[in-house]
Amino acid sequence: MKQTALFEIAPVQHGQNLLPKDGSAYYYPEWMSAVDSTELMERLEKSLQWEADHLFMFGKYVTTRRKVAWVADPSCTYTYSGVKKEAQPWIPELLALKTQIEELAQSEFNSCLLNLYHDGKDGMGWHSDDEKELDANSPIASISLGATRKFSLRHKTDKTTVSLPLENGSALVMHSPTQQFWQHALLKTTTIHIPRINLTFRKINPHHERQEN
Ligand SMILES: O=C(O)CCC(=O)C(=O)O
Ligand SMILES: [Fe+2]
Repeated sequence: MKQTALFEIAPVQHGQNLLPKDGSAYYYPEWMSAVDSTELMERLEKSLQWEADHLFMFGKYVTTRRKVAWVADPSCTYTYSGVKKEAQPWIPELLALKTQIEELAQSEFNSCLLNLYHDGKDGMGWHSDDEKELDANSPIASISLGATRKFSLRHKTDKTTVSLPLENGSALVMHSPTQQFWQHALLKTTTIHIPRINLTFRKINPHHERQEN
């Protein structure tokens, strides 16, 4: 482990593309060591402010059991399912991770959305990460900590579905134009009783003019 690095990252990155067409998603199991993943998860749970997400669904606001934290450069604003999010400042652990995931994804990020799933009863329905504030050419890099959960990608038109378990310490990099053609979901399950934190590093266009309606 380099002295400057907070977390030990696997030196050789053997990514495997999961998608047959219209984008690419590379999975890197054991991207972080299990010890580092566990320690990072504990630190993130303690250091960040977690709140319920409020989604606008079927004409009304729904409060999620899943908790979210959004961390970003001060120039970023982000609207997620119709709700404007206030960013928290970067903490050293996340900045260190950002540098490392930027190297893996070969791209720069200015924000990170974190989701805390308490157990299998928390999940995330089908969606694409295609909010208008996001740079559509930028990859989205996802890191998973804690419980292994099933993640699925489904093609928007022919409904081809690819599923895989996202393991503790793994990274998944979805490259453009994946969000345009595929949706993804973290389906609920009754068999998992331990928590998971997922981090998605994203690039927001800082000077995006939001259209109010
Ligand atoms: O928890 C996951 O693996 C997926 C999270 C996700 O899709 C999102 O934050 O947009
Ligand atoms: Fe997503």
